[in-house]
Amino acid sequence: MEKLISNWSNVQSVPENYIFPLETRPGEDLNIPVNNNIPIIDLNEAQNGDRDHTIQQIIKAAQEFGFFQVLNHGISKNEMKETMSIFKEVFEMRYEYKKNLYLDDDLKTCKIFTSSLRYESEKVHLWRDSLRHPSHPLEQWIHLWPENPMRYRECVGDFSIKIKELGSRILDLISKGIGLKCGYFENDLAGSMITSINHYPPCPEPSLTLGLPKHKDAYLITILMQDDVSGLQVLKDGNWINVEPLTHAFVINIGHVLEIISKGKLKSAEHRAVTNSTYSRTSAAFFIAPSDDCLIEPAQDLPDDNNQPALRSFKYKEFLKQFFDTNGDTDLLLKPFEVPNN
Ligand SMILES: O=C(O)CCC(=O)C(=O)O
Ligand SMILES: [Fe+2]
Repeated sequence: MEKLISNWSNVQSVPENYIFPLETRPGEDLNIPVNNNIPIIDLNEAQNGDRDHTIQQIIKAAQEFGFFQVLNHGISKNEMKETMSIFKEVFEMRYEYKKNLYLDDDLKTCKIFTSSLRYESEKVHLWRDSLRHPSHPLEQWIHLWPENPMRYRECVGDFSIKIKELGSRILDLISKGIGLKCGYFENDLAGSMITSINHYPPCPEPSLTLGLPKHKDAYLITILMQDDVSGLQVLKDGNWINVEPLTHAFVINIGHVLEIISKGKLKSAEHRAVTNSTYSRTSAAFFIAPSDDCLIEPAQDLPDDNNQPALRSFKYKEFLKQFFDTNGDTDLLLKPFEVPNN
């Protein structure tokens, strides 16, 4: 419990084991110009206007950035505000409430932890605390969620249903856009959702450490709700660009599994979270993912791309294990699934 950064008081400097090597730390240049911001897409148009135009915008954004923000997505400002405030409360809770969720047990499906799930073996710790739990199918998991804050289950439960629906709508637009049949991502392929709430307390030396290091998400798509503090950065053509918080928007990004299924047509971009010395920041990531036993393969209906390795089909849980074993290393990750070309 004392490892949770949100429990520390009066932190004057970053401890040695939180300092990233020079080549991966953010450095002094934290305020990157935002003139190359990620696309913002109005989903109202898909509902009431030109659906094909929205599809084109999404595919272009997913190819160029791997990231976009959506507005008019059907989830109200109030619901977003209330859910975000409950997420923030989790990390402000009294010791005895947090303690129930803090267990040194990898198998616990709902847990508060600090840094990554590999705290003991990681070289450098991350400046973040996290609460993580599955959230779809809801009835399978909700009884394991936190009982405090009091409204957590009710509010986050309702919100999760809406987020999952939004995810299905976006996946539908994507499947149409890349030439897959309608409903391609229904059922097992989008059979689970993990909620991961990140809390980054103020950091006395933000240039030395990271909330989350450079990574791709190991899922289909991520729907991310940010508070009003910036910190998310996306790697684009070798430069980090800020994803500025936009009121009432969700950030959507393409996960590694969707990159594989789309035969590289859609790009899963690397991203990271930086910290700052003034404000704490909270973000909630909803990862839409296949069920554990679901078979993943590059979509047979799509034309081959010669720059992509040919892959055999594999179970999603094999992919996840490989993802964690290789630390998401892009070069090593797909090796066991490659089909030798002869
Ligand atoms: O905090 C953020 O904005 C990024 C979160 C993220 O990338 C993740 O949880 O995978
Ligand atoms: Fe991520």
